[in-house]
Amino acid sequence: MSKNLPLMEGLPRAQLPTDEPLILASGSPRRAELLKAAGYEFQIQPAVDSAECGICSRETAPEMVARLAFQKAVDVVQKNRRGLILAADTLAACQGKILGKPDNREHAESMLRLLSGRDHDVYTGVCLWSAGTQRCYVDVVRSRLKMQSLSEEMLQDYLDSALWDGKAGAFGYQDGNDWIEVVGQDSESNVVGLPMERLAELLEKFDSLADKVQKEVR
Ligand SMILES: Cc1cn([C@H]2C[C@H](O)[C@@H](COP(=O)(O)OP(=O)(O)OP(=O)(O)O)O2)c(=O)[nH]c1=O
Repeated sequence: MSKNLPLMEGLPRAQLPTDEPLILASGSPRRAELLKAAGYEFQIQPAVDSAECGICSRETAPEMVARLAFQKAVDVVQKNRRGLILAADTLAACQGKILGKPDNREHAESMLRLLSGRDHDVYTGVCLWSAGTQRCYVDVVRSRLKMQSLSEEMLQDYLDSALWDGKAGAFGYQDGNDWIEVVGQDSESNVVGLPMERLAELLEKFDSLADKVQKEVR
């Protein structure tokens, strides 16, 4: 992260529900930084890129992040006999359009032009899966955001910075821009890729929440 924003301070940490090691099934540097800042010990095993695939035009943003988080978890569960697998997927949504990571500068520019001056949502799907017990739970958290109208200069400066690269919606909330803010008490860490408050709740309640998976993945 470019700045040590307050969002990295005071993050909650819960006890793990099993004695399995926590495995972050993500290559996102933001997710690793958030987990580390909260004090979790974990390994990193990103899911293969192909786990993040499949398009269904009727899917809503929350449905899509739930599905993609689940698909990423499946990929990593297959490779581990033991481990509490944590996978996530983050997307932005504005005016009925779902925004993932931009392919290039032009794509980033079109996303930022859509978001400029508009309220929008960021959704993160989280999948927790105990490989040892084959129990799993998927949840989705929404954060509402407001983006100021970007002047042409602000837009080009941000595009020049390349900070949009690899970030859903082509912006990094954590980059310290004053033109974007989270509404009310909505989760900031959720915007950056992992809803730390909800993650702590899910870990605490995992035993009662998680269901035995229908088809075991070994
Ligand atoms: C909206 C927003 C997203 N992001 C990031 C979080 C995620 O890394 C990324 C969304 O892409 P994801 O596909 O959710 O995650 P990823 O490709 O980085 O990693 P993996 O698939 O291995 O789990 O956008 C920010 O860093 N800041 C923001 O403000």
